[in-house]
Amino acid sequence: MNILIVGMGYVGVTTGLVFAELGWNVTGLDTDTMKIQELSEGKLSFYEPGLDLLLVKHLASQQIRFTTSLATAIRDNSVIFLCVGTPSDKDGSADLQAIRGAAKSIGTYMNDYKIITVKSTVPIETNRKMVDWIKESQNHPYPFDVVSNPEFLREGSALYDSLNPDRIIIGSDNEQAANVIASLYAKLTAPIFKTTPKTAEMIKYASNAFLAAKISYVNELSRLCETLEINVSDVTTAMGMDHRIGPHFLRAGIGYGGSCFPKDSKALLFTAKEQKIELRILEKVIDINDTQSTHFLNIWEQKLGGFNHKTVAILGISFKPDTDDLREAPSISIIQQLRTKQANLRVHDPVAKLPAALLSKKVQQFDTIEMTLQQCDAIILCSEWKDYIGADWAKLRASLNDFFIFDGRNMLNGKEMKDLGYYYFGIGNR
Ligand SMILES: NC(=O)C1=CN([C@@H]2O[C@H](COP(=O)(O)OP(=O)(O)OC[C@H]3O[C@@H](n4cnc5c(N)ncnc54)[C@H](O)[C@@H]3O)[C@@H](O)[C@H]2O)C=CC1
Ligand SMILES: O=C(O)[C@H]1O[C@H](OP(=O)(O)OP(=O)(O)OC[C@H]2O[C@@H](n3ccc(=O)[nH]c3=O)[C@H](O)[C@@H]2O)[C@H](O)[C@@H](O)[C@@H]1O
Repeated sequence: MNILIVGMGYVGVTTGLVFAELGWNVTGLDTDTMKIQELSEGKLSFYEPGLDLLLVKHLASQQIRFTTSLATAIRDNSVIFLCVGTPSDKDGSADLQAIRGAAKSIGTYMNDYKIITVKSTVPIETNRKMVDWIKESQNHPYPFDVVSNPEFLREGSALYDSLNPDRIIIGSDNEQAANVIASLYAKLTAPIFKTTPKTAEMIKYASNAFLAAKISYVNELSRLCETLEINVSDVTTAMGMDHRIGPHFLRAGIGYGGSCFPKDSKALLFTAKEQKIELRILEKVIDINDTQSTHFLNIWEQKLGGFNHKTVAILGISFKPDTDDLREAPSISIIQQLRTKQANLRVHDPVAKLPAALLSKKVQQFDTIEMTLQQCDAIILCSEWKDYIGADWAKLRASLNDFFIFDGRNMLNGKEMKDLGYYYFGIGNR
């Protein structure tokens, strides 16, 4: 089967390469000519472990190719996956410009029956609206089906997640179209859950919002633990031993970031408001996340005796380890808050780069941890890269001016750090 993937971001490239690995003939399309040129040369425009090798492998096997040529790509492929971005609009709703644009192009250029599969995260009823958008741009009423197939991969482990999904959701009103999409995944062992398009859309939002809720729940609890001098990690570790609760997504920290939890929770809330239904838990989930880094920054400010004119190292700026993605990263909000407090910032990340607009004489990024820590009064850890967990903290101490470590991800062993002579403070009395 010939598969076209529209949108060569984190999801599109991963999906394309996984389908190539499963033996399908894949074309990747994007409107960004630079991205397409780089992909054709075997270069990724973002960091994601394992994808670089798979890209080189499947360029060589000719199982995948890349293009900007819409008309030809649409005509040559019978199954089209949409993996374009659906970012937050100003009012919190999902911006569907890219989805609409792609629908219009498909309608314009299609020449026979197509299955259009929406992998992007889209609000409830978008799959139904897609049908209208495609029909509106058709010159001839070629038949087609729209199928919802939301994606659940995580950045940093995108390849593993796509090859080992917990479940595959297929939302379609046409059983035959659903079966075609299911057949593409036949080599994977995951259960396939077939449902209607709008239920599939809801499953995606409900899953992300639930995971965000787990995090905000433990983050709010971490504030109480901090005050009561109870170690939140001990609490959540023991909570997680209960099978009904489970150990995942219970790590307290400076808040969830990324391109999805923040935007998807807001988009679901927007949908609820449109329906005049209150989602009070979700409102609080967002509110707790928006205030979590400030809550702990204020506590750390007191421990340090103020950030004013202090030199602070920020370690790990990506929203989580093993990605270069800075979208909604808590580190960015922390950097902005510390700048208004007149701190000088020295920043490090193993792969992510601060945007030029954030760099200045007072905010500088360095290539090594050693250089970053020179003459710093405090260190704030924002994402739990292995480089920091495994660092030689005994040696690094020599570079510092003062020895405060504020661990925003509870990634280091507090007792060991104290034994090394650091003043160690985590989240929730760690
Ligand atoms: N990043 C993630 O971990 C996950 C993302 N998702 C969802 O998947 C969708 C895509 O997310 P990402 O891959 O992170 O986005 P991204 O922003 O990394 O990539 C989107 C790509 O689409 C391209 N594009 C935009 N309009 C286009 C058009 N009309 N034709 C062709 N290409 C076009 C852009 O140039 C860009 O390369 C979003 O809806 C997101 O919510 C779902 C699960 C995981
Ligand atoms: O829709 C999406 O885009 C994706 O969003 C998340 O994946 P992702 O954002 O890549 O990464 P996660 O591992 O979920 O982490 C998100 C944020 O939550 C934070 N987090 C995670 C777990 C935890 O226990 N505590 C915590 O603070 C992370 O540090 C990170 O900032 C979901 O886990 C994926 O299933 C989903 O497909």
